[in-house]
Amino acid sequence: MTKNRKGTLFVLSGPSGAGKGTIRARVFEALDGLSYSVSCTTRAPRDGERDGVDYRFVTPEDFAAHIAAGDFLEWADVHRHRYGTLKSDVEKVLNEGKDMFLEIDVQGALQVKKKMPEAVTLFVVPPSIEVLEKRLRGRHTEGEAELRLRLRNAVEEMKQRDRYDFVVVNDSLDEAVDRVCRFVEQRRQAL
Ligand SMILES: Nc1ncnc2c1ncn2[C@@H]1O[C@H](COP(=O)(O)OP(=O)(O)OP(=O)(O)O)[C@@H](O)[C@H]1O
Ligand SMILES: Nc1nc2c(ncn2[C@@H]2O[C@H](COP(=O)(O)O)[C@@H](O)[C@H]2O)c(=O)[nH]1
Repeated sequence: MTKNRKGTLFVLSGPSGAGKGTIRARVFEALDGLSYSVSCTTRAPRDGERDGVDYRFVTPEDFAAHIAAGDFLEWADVHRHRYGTLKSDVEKVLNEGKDMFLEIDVQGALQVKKKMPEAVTLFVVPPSIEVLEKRLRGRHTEGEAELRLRLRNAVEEMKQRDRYDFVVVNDSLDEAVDRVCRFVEQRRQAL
């Protein structure tokens, strides 16, 4: 539905492997009218990932050119790669009165909240670091060194959870999805 007001920006964040992508996909199945911002990244595509759908896969030079041009709403160095959200994508969707989800790391989420205090931030917490490790290993997307780095970073990222508007523990997936859906619906109805 198109509205006269601007859309709401929901920022889903949390450590790698916490379940952001899994929860986001389920929330998009359950709720209507949500758009997703496809980030730019310098990391290589994983098997099955599609350019322009999962990410915009760009060279380090192209990423640097976007930074220089001021194209990013936020960007960060995450686990030795660069990731960023294009300002133009977000502005277009919000100006159409549609609600949008970003799925980004903690540094990026805090940058967005600083620039756009009206953005709604959500933090996905794994039940424990042990469970996070098991899930990351089960995903089979990272080598050992990359996986260790992501787990080390997770410990630091978890310390920022109190800076978010909403925190959800992703133990039972169904329950986590239900809680996020209810929170998003409440925030949409409050406007
Ligand atoms: N509640 C859950 N119970 C069991 N497995 C889960 C649960 N939530 C997610 N997973 C699994 O954990 C793995 C990590 O989830 P996912 O890829 O969604 O994490 P992510 O936070 O998006 O990671 P990244 O930030 O690296 O993109 C996936 O294999 C997913 O299927
Ligand atoms: N600051 C940003 N972080 C982003 C963005 N897009 C994704 N991410 C986060 O990076 C890590 C690693 O992602 P992966 O796909 O390599 O597993 C994860 O936490 C993502 O949420 C972005 O545009 N900006």
